[in-house]
Amino acid sequence: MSGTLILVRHGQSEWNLKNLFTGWRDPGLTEKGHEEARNAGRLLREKGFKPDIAFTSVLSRAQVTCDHILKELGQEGLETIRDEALNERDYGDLAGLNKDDAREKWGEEQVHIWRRSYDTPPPGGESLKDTGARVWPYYINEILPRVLRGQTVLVAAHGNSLRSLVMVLDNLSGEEIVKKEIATGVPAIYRLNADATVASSEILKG
Ligand SMILES: O=C(O)[C@@H](CO)OP(=O)(O)O
Repeated sequence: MSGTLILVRHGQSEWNLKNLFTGWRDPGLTEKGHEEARNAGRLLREKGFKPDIAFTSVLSRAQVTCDHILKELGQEGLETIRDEALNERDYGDLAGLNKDDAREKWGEEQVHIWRRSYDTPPPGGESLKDTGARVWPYYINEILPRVLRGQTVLVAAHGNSLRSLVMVLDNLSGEEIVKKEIATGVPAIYRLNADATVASSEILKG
């Protein structure tokens, strides 16, 4: 067995609360979101995790989540790499629109396809497949080598950038990924084998 990958979606954002498509827009966390992020850090601390490095996106909700986690772990100032490759899926023309208004305008089914399908992009935005086409190479080149060297690597990112990663790690089909939801502030722990396959995975709840 090699190292450990810790994946965490940011805590609830202002736009999650307002039910707005967010994508690459940059709202902050709500008070609940800050608390979810701190709680993720506490759960990791209770289980004795001690990351060697952290990765996050260039969006503040993921960065602040990462900061809260590191603070709870007593690891403020840990080397943290921020990269656009880990950003949320670009929601294109939907960004800033209310999700219920979108369902009224385009229908429940169409909006669900845009939000959860593998390869249908929202207008002017990225499909999950497009998102994976930047997340996966970044994972392979920057994150995985560290895990294979035995490090514990924290990744604080977004619902869909993490869905695209988990799709490959969990070997999910294009149909299975439609049902996959990633909760805010809930760490997922992946222990990898030396050949980069998943030895075990667990969700930390509490
Ligand atoms: O708005 C977004 O960017 C994402 C994540 O909050 O929403 P969805 O659940 O539609 O993927």
